[in-house]
Amino acid sequence: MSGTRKEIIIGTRGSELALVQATTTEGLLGEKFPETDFRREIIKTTGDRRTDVSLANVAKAEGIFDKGVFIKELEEALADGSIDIAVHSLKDMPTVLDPRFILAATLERAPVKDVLLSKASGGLAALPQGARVGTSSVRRARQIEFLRPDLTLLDLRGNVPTRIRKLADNDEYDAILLAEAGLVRLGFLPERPAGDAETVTGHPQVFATRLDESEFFPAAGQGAIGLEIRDGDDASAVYAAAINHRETWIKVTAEREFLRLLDGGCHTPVGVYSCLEGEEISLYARVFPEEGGTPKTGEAKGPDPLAVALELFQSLK
Ligand SMILES: NCc1[nH]cc(CCC(=O)O)c1CC(=O)O
Repeated sequence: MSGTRKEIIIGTRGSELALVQATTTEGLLGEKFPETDFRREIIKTTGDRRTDVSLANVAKAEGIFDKGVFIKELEEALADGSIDIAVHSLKDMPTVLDPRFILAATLERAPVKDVLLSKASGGLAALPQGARVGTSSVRRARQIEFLRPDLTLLDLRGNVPTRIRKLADNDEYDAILLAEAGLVRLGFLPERPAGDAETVTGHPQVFATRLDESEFFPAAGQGAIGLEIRDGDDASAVYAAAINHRETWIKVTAEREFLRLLDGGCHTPVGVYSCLEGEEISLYARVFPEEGGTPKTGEAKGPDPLAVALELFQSLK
C-alpha cells in the first residue's frame, strides 16, 4: 500500500491493561499490513510512577494539566520520534491535545459501564449505611454521593489488578468502582454478564455489579482505545485510519466534544454516554456542579455528533 513504512513503533504504558490494548492494536495492524514490522516500546508515565498520592495531586505536583498524567511521556516519545503511534485509553486523553499531535483513530469500544465490586452481593443498594467505597475518580465519587450520600468515600490508586487485590485482601474497603472495559479486557469479567450474582474471575469472594449507564454515568470515551500520532505524519495516519472503528469514532466524538465545551479550563465532574441508531446519535449527560449539590441531567439527539454535543451543552448551561 502506498505511504506505508517498513517499521512502525507502537508506544504504550506498561500496565497490564495498556499491554492488552497494545496487543489488540498490533493484532489489527498486523492483519491489515502483513509487510510492516510493528515494534513495541513500553513507556513509564508520571501516573505510573506516582501511585503514592491521589491522581489530582499527582497532576498538581507534577505541573501537568489534569488528564495528562498518563500521556505526557508518550507524547514526548512521539515528539522525539522514538514511537510513531501511541495507544491510550481514550478516557485518559485530554479533549484538547497539544497541536503537535492528533487523535488519529479509535478502536472498537469495549463495554462502557462502571462496575461496583463488593464483598457482599446485591450491588449499590445492598451496601450497608456508611460502607467504605474506594475510588480515585471525582466523577465516580460525586455519583456515589448523589446516589448514596450515606456512604464513605476513600481514595484508591493502582492499576486494575492492584485495586482488586486491595479490596479482596484487606479490610480497608467494602466496595470499589472500576470500569467494565478494563475488567473485561483483563479477563476479570466476561463481555456479557453470565448470571445474576456475578463474581470476579480468580476472586470468588468479590461480587461484580455492572451499573446501568443511565443511573451511573460513564466517563467520556470510556472503554475506547485512542491512537495518537504526530500531526503531519501521513504514514502513521494511513495505518491508524485503516483500523479506525467508525461507530465508536462518532460516539466518542460527541462525548468528547460535550466534555470540551463544558471544560473551559475547569474540572466539572461529568458523566456522558451515547447510542447510535442508524445515523442518529443520542447523547446523555449528567453534570455535577463544581460547588456541589444536585446534578443536571439531559439528552440530545441528531445526525451530527458535534451539533448534538453543542445542543446538549446549551440545554444544560
Ligand atoms: N484512569 C485509569 C483507567 N483508564 C482506563 C481504564 C479502564 C478502561 C477504559 O475505561 O477504557 C482505567 C481504569 C478504570 O477506570 O477502572
